[in-house]
Amino acid sequence: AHGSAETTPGPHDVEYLTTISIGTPPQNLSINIDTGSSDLWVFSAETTSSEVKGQTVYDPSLSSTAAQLQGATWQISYGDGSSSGGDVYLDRVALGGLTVAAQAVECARNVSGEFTADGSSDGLMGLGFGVINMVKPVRQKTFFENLQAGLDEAVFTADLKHGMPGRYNFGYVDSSAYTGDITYVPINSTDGYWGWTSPGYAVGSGAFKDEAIVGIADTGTTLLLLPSDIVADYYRQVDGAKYERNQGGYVFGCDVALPDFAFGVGHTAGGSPAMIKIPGKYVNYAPVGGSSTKCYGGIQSNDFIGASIFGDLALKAAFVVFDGGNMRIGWASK
Ligand SMILES: CN(C)c1ccc(C(=O)NN)cc1
Repeated sequence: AHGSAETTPGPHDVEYLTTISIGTPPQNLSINIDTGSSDLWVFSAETTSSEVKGQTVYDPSLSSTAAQLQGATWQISYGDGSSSGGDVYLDRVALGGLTVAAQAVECARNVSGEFTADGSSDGLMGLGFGVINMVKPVRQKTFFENLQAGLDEAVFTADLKHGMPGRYNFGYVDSSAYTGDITYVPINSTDGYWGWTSPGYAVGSGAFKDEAIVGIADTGTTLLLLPSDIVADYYRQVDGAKYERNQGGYVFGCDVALPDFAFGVGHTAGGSPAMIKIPGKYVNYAPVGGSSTKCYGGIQSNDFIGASIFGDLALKAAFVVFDGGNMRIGWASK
């Protein structure tokens, strides 16, 4: 089996939303597919009403195929400090033409303010590894893990785009969606993420710099978070760019010229790595609050999280293969 679903960017490509349907008859929700976590949770009929502002909720009592997972609860918190928690139902979940008959659907009783404020997202679908699923007492499998054995190929691919809809495919690699070759590197899923190491980077037309970047591929993070020395190196090439603590990162004039940023993938024996190039204009993330002339950079420091995060800014410059069968990740230009 294989499937394909369109995914649509929010403002400034802050997140990408994909429609899934849950239950019988189907209830359609718009969810954030997130390779940096492993829980499928949704706003639900049980969510504290003051914490629901515009989201569509899943109501298991209206689904003839829903069954509560007795005694199961969940509580999750994300890198940005947001959180949610609740109880668990098993129900049929369909995405891109594929169906899992008994998917753990984690129904929120509570969500933090960041989720309440995000009116366009009705929940998250984690496509990380089940080892970090937060359901207790028994962890639950992700949608991809439940599908995997039945897929033609044990892969899913992310083809995110700047300011326009892209696609998540399951079970196959669409050879018309990228240019050149896909370069595959091993992943380390010990911490439950799609962890991999880039051999280095280049700023604009500058030389490649050999500096291992240990990170995760995370569709649920908006930006590209890298070691602070690399980030400083990039913004040294941006006129007037500076680190502003009260903005929480590097900012610059919204009309400034921005160099491309390229990161390496793989290491041909002694040869140079394949490069994924992020166009400079993608690095202009958005005007900072209250300004129309000061803009916030899409490349920022990973200082407090220990690993780098190849978020949407990096992913939308590439066609990415999340290969669960061979425990590897593939990157191609497009
Ligand atoms: C508050 N929201 C919408 C979030 C969505 C996703 C994440 C995340 O770290 N995903 N890997 C954090 C927060």
